[in-house]
Amino acid sequence: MNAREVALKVINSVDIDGAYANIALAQEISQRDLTDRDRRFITELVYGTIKAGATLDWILSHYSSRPLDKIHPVIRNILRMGIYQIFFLSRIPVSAACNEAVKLAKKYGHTGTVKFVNAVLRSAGRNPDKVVYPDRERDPEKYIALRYFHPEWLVRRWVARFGAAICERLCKANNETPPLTLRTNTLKINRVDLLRRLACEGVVCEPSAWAPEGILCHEYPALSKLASLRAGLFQVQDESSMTVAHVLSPRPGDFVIDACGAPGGKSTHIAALMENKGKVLATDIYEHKLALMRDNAVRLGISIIETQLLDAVKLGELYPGQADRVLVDAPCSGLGVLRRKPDSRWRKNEQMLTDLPRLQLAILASAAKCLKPGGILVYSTCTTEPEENGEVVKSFLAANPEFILEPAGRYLPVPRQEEMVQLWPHSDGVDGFFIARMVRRG
Ligand SMILES: C[S@@+](CC[C@H](N)C(=O)[O-])C[C@H]1O[C@@H](n2cnc3c(N)ncnc32)[C@H](O)[C@@H]1O
Repeated sequence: MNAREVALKVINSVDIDGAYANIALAQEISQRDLTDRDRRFITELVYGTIKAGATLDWILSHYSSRPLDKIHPVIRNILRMGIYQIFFLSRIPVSAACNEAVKLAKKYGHTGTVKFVNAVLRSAGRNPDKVVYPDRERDPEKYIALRYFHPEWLVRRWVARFGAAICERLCKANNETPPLTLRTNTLKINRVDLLRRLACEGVVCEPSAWAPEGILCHEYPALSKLASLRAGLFQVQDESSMTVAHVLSPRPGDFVIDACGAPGGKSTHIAALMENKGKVLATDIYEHKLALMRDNAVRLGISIIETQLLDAVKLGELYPGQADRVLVDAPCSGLGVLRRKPDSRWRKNEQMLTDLPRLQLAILASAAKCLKPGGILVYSTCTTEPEENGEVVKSFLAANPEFILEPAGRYLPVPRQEEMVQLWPHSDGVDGFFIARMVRRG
């Protein structure tokens, strides 16, 4: 199977079977002995074609004589992949994109579909200017949605909130590939030594400006090939996610509850900040995710994390008044991390912003009961939407006057003025994240 066929297989499993793109891609890649070049090309094709899905269909509709929903899904995906190469991968010659799509159509279609694929893609290659987008001034939402590969409902929200220019910057940032970021496992090594070690393993990397343990990797071999990963010298984690444990500021010997803990990026960070002394109780509703956290803790040399399969809404009844610190890294719409997973933007809907705040508030209210007087409560999400962030915190504070909001920005490794911190891909260059810190009156 050549690279394009592998990519098509992954795209089909996402589009037709509802698989998650990152998981389906990792499975296909791990089964094959691929060169780094092929691995990168497959990733680019899969992520690009999925991310640009609605725009590719818009473009296709200018060239296809048949309505897209009447085309067999596999053939439609061959066309989408071809259009993606012709319009968005300028280094690929149009002839190569067409010829390779035709070869795939021969394998997965019949004579009629081969002719159809050939005609559509050659016409698109010959006459790319035929595509007309909505007018930017008259219909900015539709224009941004199509130009920047975002669902229209989300663009409507952001345009209403920030105006078209900022919305455009945000959508653009969501399409950029973020660098791989690592958190130094300070229980085993310091950042300077890890940077040296990674360089010896062929990683082009630099320190992060956001977190003292953070490392940005710009070029790197397959992670599984790195001895430093197996030795537990680092954890993969985004920079903004790394700031959360600093805002929680746990101390060695503390009892910390991480209410929505799996797969453990923050729990393991908290344990490292505690120098592996004290106890971190990490709860989650998925056992398989907790198992991942336990494996990770072993790899990182952490012994103070205890996991418990639990609906965090019940935490308050089980551990009332016992914890020094509580983190609620709540389940959320994930609208701050769209740049991480190409298919995620197409899996979201506006209803989530009505449903999730109820669960978020219920978890926050229950987990907060676990705190000792004087204890610290941190609420975080990887979303950008006020309903899931500031409004949840405000509702919680209104119903729980024994909690006081503290300026979370002051506790960031690089302090900021904000009371409640909102990080953004377009202005901060990191995943979108929200962090609020509260203290229970002593
Ligand atoms: C944002 S993720 C947490 C990420 C984690 N803190 C980390 O840093 O790796 C939210 C987690 O909440 C879990 N979750 C969802 N509903 C829950 C509930 N009612 N009780 C406990 N955990 C829940 C999900 O399974 C998911 O693992």
